[in-house]
Amino acid sequence: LGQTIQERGVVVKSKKRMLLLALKWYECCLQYLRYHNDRKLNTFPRSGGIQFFPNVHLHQLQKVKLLSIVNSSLATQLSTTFHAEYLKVLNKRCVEGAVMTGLALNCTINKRSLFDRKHYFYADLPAGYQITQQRCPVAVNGMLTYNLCTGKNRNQTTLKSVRIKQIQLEQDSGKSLHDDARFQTLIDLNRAGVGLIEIVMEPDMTCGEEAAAAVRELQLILQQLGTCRGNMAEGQLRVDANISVHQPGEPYGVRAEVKNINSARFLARAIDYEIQRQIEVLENGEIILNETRAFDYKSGRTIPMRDKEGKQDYRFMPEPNLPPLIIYDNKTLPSNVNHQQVVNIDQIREQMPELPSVKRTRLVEKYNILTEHSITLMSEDGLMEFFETVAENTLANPRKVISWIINEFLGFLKQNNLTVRQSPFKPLALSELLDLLEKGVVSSSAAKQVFTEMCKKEGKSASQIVKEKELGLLQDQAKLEQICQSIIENHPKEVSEIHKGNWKVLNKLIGQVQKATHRRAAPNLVKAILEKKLS
Ligand SMILES: Nc1ncnc2c1ncn2[C@@H]1O[C@H](COP(=O)(O)OP(=O)(O)OP(=O)(O)O)[C@@H](O)[C@H]1O
Repeated sequence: LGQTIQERGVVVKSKKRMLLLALKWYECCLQYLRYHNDRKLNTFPRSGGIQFFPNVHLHQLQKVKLLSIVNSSLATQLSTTFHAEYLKVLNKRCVEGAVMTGLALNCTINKRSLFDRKHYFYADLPAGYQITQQRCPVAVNGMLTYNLCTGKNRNQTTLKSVRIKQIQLEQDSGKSLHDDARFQTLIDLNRAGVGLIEIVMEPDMTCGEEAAAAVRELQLILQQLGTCRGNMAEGQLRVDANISVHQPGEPYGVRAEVKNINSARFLARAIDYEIQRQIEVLENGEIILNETRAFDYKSGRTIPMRDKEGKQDYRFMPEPNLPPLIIYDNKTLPSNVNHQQVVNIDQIREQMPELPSVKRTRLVEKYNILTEHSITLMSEDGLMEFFETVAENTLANPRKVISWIINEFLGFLKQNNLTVRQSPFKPLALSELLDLLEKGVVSSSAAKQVFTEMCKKEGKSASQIVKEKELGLLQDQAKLEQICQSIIENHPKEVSEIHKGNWKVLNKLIGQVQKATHRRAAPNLVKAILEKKLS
């Protein structure tokens, strides 16, 4: 059986782990046999491209003698681990994480919640069942508020909200890795059995962009709380989107569910595609199936996975190894319990970090910046701290700092595919550069050249670069008079236009002076000299 597991591509880290997995698979097969015995099936099915033990028939599986592959001391170790794995013990950290998430999402925390077993057979679920909270979840009736950027340049923000129906604690399953080239599926069981929080929202959103904005906000909140690292590409945060369409004033239509979307951008695309698809189906006089679909990011389409019409029987039952979960607050905490072993809602509330929305309001008030800029600052890990360090250490106005961060710094990171934390460009270096600009030591275009030089990882300061590359502001009156004079002599057409009263052309001459001085000339001085000479 161990060999079968390896052949099936399960990721195995050690012999002991492999044997443990063998036990899990064995358990899983037995579950399957029990479940399908009455259906008189004698081979394992093919489903969704996954082959469950192809060519292995039931009678062969029943012959597997587990102990023959285990020596006696390993068998003892294994049975201990096996019991630890199978006799579930609730992880206090998971409960604290769920309560903290519930509080951050304005939920009511249920002081008593229950665990259930949900049974289904699938390759990434070795136990054959998942522990979840079907009947009475840990938190209910919350609200997530998020900003939706609208307008042509996405520079207007609208505050929106979506109701949270419930937050439940579950066990994660394994991860299926589909290898299309070899027509096989690999299963990584490393995360199977690990605690997971499922957040169920009410159907309050009307387009892909809203859902993406809500998920981005949720991601920030979870990261801030430390309840999830939130990396969607790595599957740490996954989204199932339920989509339906209906005529105004009519009840909601039949929903299709797009499973396991792993980026906010794909979420928006999947939902908008699905809305369009469902409208077309209905306009053609057909009906929407209650089905599970997958998003194919290459084609930008959703494709059917399986239909949910015949509602699957999950054979829910109360989880026998986990008694009801009792959570306390300061008022209900009995004096005779060990405080280390219980979860206290009030204690968790006190430990909550500043939430993203509070942080944004603080940024807007403290630095007098625009709301949409505060959203940008919070959208990248470490960017807000970067901004605050620059702003606290420069003479430049915070709005100018923001403009440099958005236009220059983020542009540099994007070009080099770097995150804020990986950036070789440190905040104090930008503060120094902005000071030089503020004090009039460099022009704004020269400052951009200095910035480009500083990004080349040479570790040189702004003033060193200004000195070495002679990028300082040219303020020498005599020298500038000379340059302006030669520009006037070389542009007779423009000069005659100005003499006719078209002073707009002056900008062209100013541009020529800047070109001749490699954009170092003090702009006010150049303008004054030219105006004097031409009037
Ligand atoms: N008519 C509808 N149109 C769009 N969304 C809907 C509609 N009805 C329910 N929903 C949404 O569908 C989701 C149902 O999620 P839930 O996990 O409770 O059920 P499920 O998808 O059947 O369960 P699972 O996929 O975990 O087996 C909720 O987010 C709810 O807001």
